[in-house]
Formats: sequence, C-alpha cells, structure tokens
Amino acid sequence: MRHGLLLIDERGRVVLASGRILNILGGREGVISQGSSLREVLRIVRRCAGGAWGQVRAQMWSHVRARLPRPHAEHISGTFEMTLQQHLLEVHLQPVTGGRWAVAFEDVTARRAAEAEAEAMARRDPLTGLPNRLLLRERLQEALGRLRRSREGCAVLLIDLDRFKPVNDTLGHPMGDALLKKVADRLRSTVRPTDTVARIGGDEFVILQTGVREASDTQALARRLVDLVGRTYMVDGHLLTIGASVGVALAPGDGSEADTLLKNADLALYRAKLDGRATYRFFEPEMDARMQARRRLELDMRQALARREFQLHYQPQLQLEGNRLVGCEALIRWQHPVRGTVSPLDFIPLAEEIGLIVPIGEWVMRQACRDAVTWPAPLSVAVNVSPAQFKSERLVEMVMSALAASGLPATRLEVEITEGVLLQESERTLQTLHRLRELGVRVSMDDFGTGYSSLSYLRSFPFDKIKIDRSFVSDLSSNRDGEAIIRAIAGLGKSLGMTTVAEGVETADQLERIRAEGCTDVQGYLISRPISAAEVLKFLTAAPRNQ
Ligand SMILES: Nc1nc2c(ncn2[C@@H]2O[C@H](COP(=O)(O)O[C@H]3[C@@H](O)[C@H](n4cnc5c(=O)[nH]c(N)nc54)O[C@@H]3COP(=O)(O)O)[C@@H](O)[C@H]2O)c(=O)[nH]1
Repeated sequence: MRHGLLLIDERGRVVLASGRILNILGGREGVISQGSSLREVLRIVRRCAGGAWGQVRAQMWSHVRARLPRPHAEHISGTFEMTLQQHLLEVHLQPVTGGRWAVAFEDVTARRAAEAEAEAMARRDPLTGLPNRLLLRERLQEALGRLRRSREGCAVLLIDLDRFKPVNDTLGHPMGDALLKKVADRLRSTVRPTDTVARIGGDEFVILQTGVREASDTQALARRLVDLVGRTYMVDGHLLTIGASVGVALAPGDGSEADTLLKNADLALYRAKLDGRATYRFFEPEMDARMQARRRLELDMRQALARREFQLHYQPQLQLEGNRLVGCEALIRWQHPVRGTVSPLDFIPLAEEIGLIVPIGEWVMRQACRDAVTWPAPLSVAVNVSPAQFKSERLVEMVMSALAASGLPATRLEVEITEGVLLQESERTLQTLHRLRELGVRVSMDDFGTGYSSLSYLRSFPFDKIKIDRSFVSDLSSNRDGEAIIRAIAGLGKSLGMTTVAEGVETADQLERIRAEGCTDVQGYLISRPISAAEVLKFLTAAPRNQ
C-alpha cells in the first residue's frame, strides 16, 4: 500500500504530490506541493531528518544520484529505506516516460516492527520466554566464533528433567507448564547474564556457559543445577519433586562446532541417565564409541526377528511337595550369526528402551504357547512381560490371540512381571492384570524383594505367585539374613495363599534350607539349566516322576 506519491518532471519539478506521506515530509519544515523543485524536496527532507540527515543522505544518495532526472542518462528504478522522524519509509524510484520520475513512499514502520517481533518470537520458547533451539544455536555459533578469535572457552550443559512426565500425566498439562516455568526461573537465577538458558524441547533445557577458563567452572555450575532443580516446588498447592540429569560438553576440547557439542552433551546426558539420573556427566570420547555399538546392536536386533535369530529356552520349575515338575519359564536366546549368543541381559534393556520389546515380546508369547501346548497337561509356561509391553493397548488381545492360535488353555499360562510394571500408570496396569486374570492366566511377581516397594505391591494386586530373587538364595550360604528373608517371604506367601518360588537354587544344601523355610517351589541350575524346547520333552521323558 502506497502512502504517498511524487511525480517529478524532466526538469526536476514536482508535478504531482499526494498522500499522507506529505504530513511526514512537511509541516513546519515546508510543504512539498505541485511546483516544488527537487532541490526544495531535498531541503525539506534534510530538515525533517534533523540530526539523522547524515544517515538519511547516505541511505539515499547512492540511489538518488544515479537516478536524478537527466534527459540522456540511463534511468533505472530502485528501492531504498530511510528513517525520518521515527518513521521508516520505503522509497521506490521509478522512471516514467519523457524523462519523468515517480517517487512512491510507503511507511513501513509498523510492518517492520511486526516483522522484528515475529523474528524475535521465532527465537523464543512461548511458554517460558527463554531462547529456543534456533537462538541457542546462533548464540552458540557466536560463542564459538569468539573462541576462535580470543580462545575464550564455553560449555554446553544439556538438562533433562527426571520424573517430569508423571507430573504432566497425573496432574495435567497446566500443572506441567507451571512447573516448567518455575524450572526456567530457577535456571535463569543461577547463571550469569552473559550465559544463555534455552528450552529446546518438552522437558529439555540447555545452558550455554561462556567465558569458561577451567572445567571446574562448569563442574560447579552442573552441580548447582542438579541441586537447584531437585529442590521441591510448590505449584498450585501441590508439593512437587523432580530431578535433573545433566550432560556436559566443553569447547574446544569436546568440539568446536555447534552440532558436535550438542551431540556430545547428549551422549553425556545419556550416561548421566544410565548412572541413575539426578547427576551430571562430562562427555568422554568412549561414550561415542559405546553409542555406536548400541546403534549397531539396535540395527541387528531390528533384523533378528525377521531372520528368525531368536529362540526360546525353558527352565523347569519344581513343586517341592511330591517333587513334581509344574512348569517352565520361557527365556529368550539370541543366536547372532557374527556376535554368537547374545545374553538377554545385553539386549532386553535396549529393546525395552526403544520399544522393540513389544514385537519381540509378542513373538515370545506366541512361541511359548505353541511349545507349551505340546507338553503334558497341566504343565504351564511362564512368560516374562516387560513394563513397555504393558504400555501397549493390545497386550490382552495379543495374549488371547496367542492362546487361541496355539490351543493352550489360559490356565496353563503365567505372566511374570517385575516391580517396574507396577511403577507405571498403575490404574491402567492393574486393569490389564485383572483382565488377564479373568481369562484364567496366572500372574506372578518376579525378583521379589529387590525393589523399593515389593511389599506394597502385594497389596495392590492378588498375585498367584511370588518369585524370591536369586540373590537371597545365594545369600543362604554366606549370610544368615538370607534365611530370615526367605522364611519371611515364604510365610507371607502362605498367609496370602500364594505360591512362593525360590529362584537360582544351585546346591542341594540351598534346596534343603529353602524347603525347611517353607517355600513351595524352586527353580535353578540344580533342577536344570534353561534348555531348548526339544530338550524339555526329553527332560520330561527322562524324569517321569516329574509329570
Ligand atoms: N522381558 C523379557 N525378559 C526376558 C526374557 N527372557 C529372559 N528375560 C530376562 O533377561 C534376564 C536374564 O535372563 P537369563 O540370562 O535367561 O537368565 C535367567 C536364568 O538363566 C537365570 N538363572 C536361572 N537359574 C539360575 C541359577 O541357578 N543360577 C544363576 N546364576 N542364574 C540362574 O536367571 C534368569 C531368570 O531370571 P528371572 O526372569 O528373574 O526368573 C532375566 O531378567 C530375564 O527375566 C523374555 O522373553 N522377555
């Protein structure tokens, strides 16, 4: 939209002047009107510009000089901007036939301000007002530029909030947002004005620390962050506690490019989380190598199902009364063409982390049901089900489908869960467990006694079986407490009407003590190591007393 127009003839006279721009280019300073000379126009502009004339002239001169009306000169159109009396004017010069000139003015003050605001907003996180990833990168690049010029070091501290998701999930997003704002305030309060605090994701923040001379400067900040974020928050009448895991990369030692530093801080953060969270870790080059190895394992694992590299082994479980074999626990084995046998301890945690446990767990369930149906009734099969599988909406349907496809009665299937399952979304998890129980599937609690609240979980769900962790059994020979613990759990199981299985029984002595303490069942190398499906059938024939 044009705000003013001057038409100047070939002799440099204004032949047309219109539009509200004339209010800016005029008033006390003189009036631009029909008949004004170009010289007068420039004089008025000069007066309007006042102290800014030098600047306006510089903005204008190179554009205007070449375009002044000279009958034989070559005229070219052009656009430039000048600031007059707090107005930003875009001036467009256009040659018109006969050596005349049209000068169109547009007041772009509001538009430029809106553009500048949009530009600034594109660099801010709307919730906290902190710089976002874009602005962080720009500041990081500036800091790295200074590093190249003046050797002034800097550090990237990547912060991930621990236990933030449960706040969001249980108390709602407005509460989560309010908490994030408080975290942002705390982070701002603990850095220097020259540092940058940015929010780059849901619960991910970054601090760019500048002027770093020693790693100890950054270490002090990292320690402060863990402490500060971990202090209790009062949000809308709720006392909330979260934590912070921090990954740190230092420039130039850990990289002198923005991407490298952010990637290395992320690797260090991953280590901090693995090491139990609520802590900080500095990047070390081996972290990169470990992450590469993890990626290769992940790629291999993604192909393993299709390549049929997984197998199930079974470990028999014995009922002490009558020395009767009552079932087997299904344990996955991965036979990799190059890696050889990969222990579930090395791949199940990763499969859980990346969600691959859902298809792998489904394969385990279907294969275990297919194998168990070939065993004499009422032998049952116990299948480990991971916390991540409980997050899948399809778990109950998948179990029903595995039972239906194999023809195994639900009463011969048992699912083994650990405390990790009950730690998450307990209402939904309990519902799933009840639905499985309604089908006739039995539910047992694995690794009992190793978690923080094993006892309280016994109250939340009527388990059929408690599996006493093998650490208590191995303690039997070395530590008198082991005996007392097993006795207590066996007593608890008896009062609650639950079967108690002692795991990891390796010696006849352990077996006798366990029997004496009142456990009902045992499992361990003494009875049998985990064996292949074909060997289970041989085991059953070789030990007819077990059937
Ligand atoms: N979600 C799934 N988890 C699974 C599955 N298959 C296995 N696992 C879990 O991996 C962990 C390691 O399992 P594994 O290497 O198979 O070890 C099991 C037994 O071999 C071992 N065991 C059994 N008896 C003894 C013994 O006498 N001594 C001894 N040192 N070890 C013994 O214990 C493991 C069984 O543990 P548990 O499940 O707690 O009963 C393990 O946590 C598996 O759960 C799977 O398909 N899905």
